[in-house]
Amino acid sequence: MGILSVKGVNKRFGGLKALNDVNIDVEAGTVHAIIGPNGAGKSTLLNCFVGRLEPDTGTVDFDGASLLNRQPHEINQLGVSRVFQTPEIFGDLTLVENVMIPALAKRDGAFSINAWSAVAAEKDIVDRAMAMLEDVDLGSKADVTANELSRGDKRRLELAMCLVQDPKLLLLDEPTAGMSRADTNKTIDLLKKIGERGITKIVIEHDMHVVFSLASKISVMAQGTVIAEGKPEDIKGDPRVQEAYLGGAHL
Ligand SMILES: Nc1ncnc2c1ncn2[C@@H]1O[C@H](COP(=O)(O)OP(=O)(O)OP(=O)(O)O)[C@@H](O)[C@H]1O
Repeated sequence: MGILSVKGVNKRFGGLKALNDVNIDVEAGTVHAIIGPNGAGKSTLLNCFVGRLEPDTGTVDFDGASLLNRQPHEINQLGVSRVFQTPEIFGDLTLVENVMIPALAKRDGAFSINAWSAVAAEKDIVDRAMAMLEDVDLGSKADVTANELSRGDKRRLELAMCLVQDPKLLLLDEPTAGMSRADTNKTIDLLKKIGERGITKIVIEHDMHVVFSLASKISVMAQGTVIAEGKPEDIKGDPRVQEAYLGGAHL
């Protein structure tokens, strides 16, 4: 069994079956991509991993613990971090302050903004935040406010905010959406680099260049269910995938 095991997950929205008996096993230390056409259920599934949605039936187990019926911050404390499609950063704060917040939240369980002045002087947290910014190539901008960053840099900042929590599982929801090709390639290199730390990653992505550059296993979803699963080379040639995913176009 993998580090993340999804079994028999169903989720309805009124009359719509958004997830229909989804089963996925994610091996520890791998990059597992979930792909599929718009409306396939990918984001709904991811939301079931982070406490934003509860499946109607089924189980989601991570590293020996169920992720169901838990608050998002509890799931975060279990070692699951998520990078959103739209970066959730604090625009008026500097980059180093942005990265300190999740570091403190992880350490203290919660973070009170009133405590900011007291903790701002905590050297170990500042050092850790700086090291993470260096890792994502933003070290030189540590004192810039986050609002001033380009879209690609904002996403890298959010990645640093996840990495500082030392996650065991990183969920990446379209990590390169809206990026230029150059920024996309930079992000691929960065994700490969952090892969060397053994963090398990689940990537939802429409850009096949990103998927095939990073993933060791791919689950293909369509209409709420997994229609194919395998190594990138197997998925590439699978006619069911080509039909469902791109209406017959070649991957
Ligand atoms: N909160 C909701 N209420 C009602 N319907 C929803 C809700 N969230 C998602 N859906 C529907 O569930 C289905 C699956 O949506 P979901 O966003 O999970 O697909 P997706 O594969 O992530 O698509 P995309 O690639 O466009 O992000 C869609 O038909 C969507 O309209």
